[in-house]
Amino acid sequence: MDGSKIRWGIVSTAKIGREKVIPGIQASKTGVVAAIASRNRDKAGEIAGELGIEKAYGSYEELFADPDIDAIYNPLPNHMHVPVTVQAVEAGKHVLCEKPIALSAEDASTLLSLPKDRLIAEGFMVRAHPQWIRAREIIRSGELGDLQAIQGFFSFFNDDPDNIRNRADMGGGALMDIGCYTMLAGRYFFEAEPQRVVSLIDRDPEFGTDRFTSAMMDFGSGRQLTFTVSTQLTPFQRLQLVGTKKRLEIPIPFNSPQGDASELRLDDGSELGDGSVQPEAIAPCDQYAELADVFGRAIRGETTLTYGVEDALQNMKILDAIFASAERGGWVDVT
Ligand SMILES: NC(=O)C1=CN([C@@H]2O[C@H](COP(=O)(O)OP(=O)(O)OC[C@H]3O[C@@H](n4cnc5c(N)ncnc54)[C@H](OP(=O)(O)O)[C@@H]3O)[C@@H](O)[C@H]2O)C=CC1
Ligand SMILES: O=C1OC[C@@H](O)[C@H](O)[C@H]1O
Repeated sequence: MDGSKIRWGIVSTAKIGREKVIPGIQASKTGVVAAIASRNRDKAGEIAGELGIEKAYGSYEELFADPDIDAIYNPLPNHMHVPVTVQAVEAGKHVLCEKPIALSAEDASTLLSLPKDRLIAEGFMVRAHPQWIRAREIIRSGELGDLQAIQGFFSFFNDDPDNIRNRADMGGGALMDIGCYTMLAGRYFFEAEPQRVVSLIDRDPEFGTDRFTSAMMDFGSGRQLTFTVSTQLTPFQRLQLVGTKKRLEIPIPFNSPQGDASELRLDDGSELGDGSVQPEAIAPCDQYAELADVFGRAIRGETTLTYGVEDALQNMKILDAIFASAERGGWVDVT
């Protein structure tokens, strides 16, 4: 593809699309939102009007049949990620699919057999955020010494039985919804793969979904990641990256407010509390626009996509192992 703008089609009127990703693509350098589809034509038309989108379709299939669309953004409930991504790719589109890309590694492996000339990526916007990129640069510089420990926390309170996060049949639950981010932090910042995991899960008795999940992940060479995620605790998120010399904290690691500045906190621990923390400002940015550009540039052939289907499959293998550990008890190898 030449350097012209990627024409995006949005599958559904999902909240994340309406509130974050569509504005992000519209603010990107490489893309425009050309169409939106919903199961309900009126709803598609209404959102298209509100967000200044040219075309509105009353079914996802009509969107996939539009020859003017280059790329699809898929923010459907988790159980629909793989089947609808397959449909879109078979119609000749590139697909940016929301996280987690599938319900399991087996589900995700279906994507391996699709034509390779269409790009597929999992929508982990955090890896496109300059705060994650800068944090990894600091780790690589050796300033933390040897990075040995990562601690992640991500929680919010949502007990709405109709919300997709509380629907076991749709792939809901804390691990799938937000544990995927805390797990990903280990792969990204250690730049290594976990060898084995152990976990503890508390399920909501009514929904059947995991509402409170903690895990420990062994990244080898003495490197450990521990995390806790919950859909039924006070909203909080934090990442601690602790080395032999310094600690790096990312105060809002996952939902850094769109368009705002962010901050990294470096601490040599010489004073307890926050006395020796040195803040580093990260310029205002929109992580959704950044991700749209990462994907857009790869579609245009200007860069190679770093995180594609193989990467997404590995994420699902790790989530599978975390679920398996809670069920069986004890360590489970990531294979
Ligand atoms: N990257 C990020 O920052 C975030 C990512 N996400 C991810 O995005 C995805 C969507 O989340 P969210 O925006 O909260 O979802 P919503 O519940 O708001 O939207 C899901 C949409 O899917 C469509 N849909 C199709 N079939 C069904 C069905 N059977 N039941 C319900 N909806 C259906 C509906 O659109 P229509 O009726 O128009 O067809 C609906 O609006 C999830 O995978 C989630 O993990 C969510 C929040 C943040
Ligand atoms: O991806 C996400 O990021 C923000 C969370 O609040 C949300 O539940 C999740 O889907």
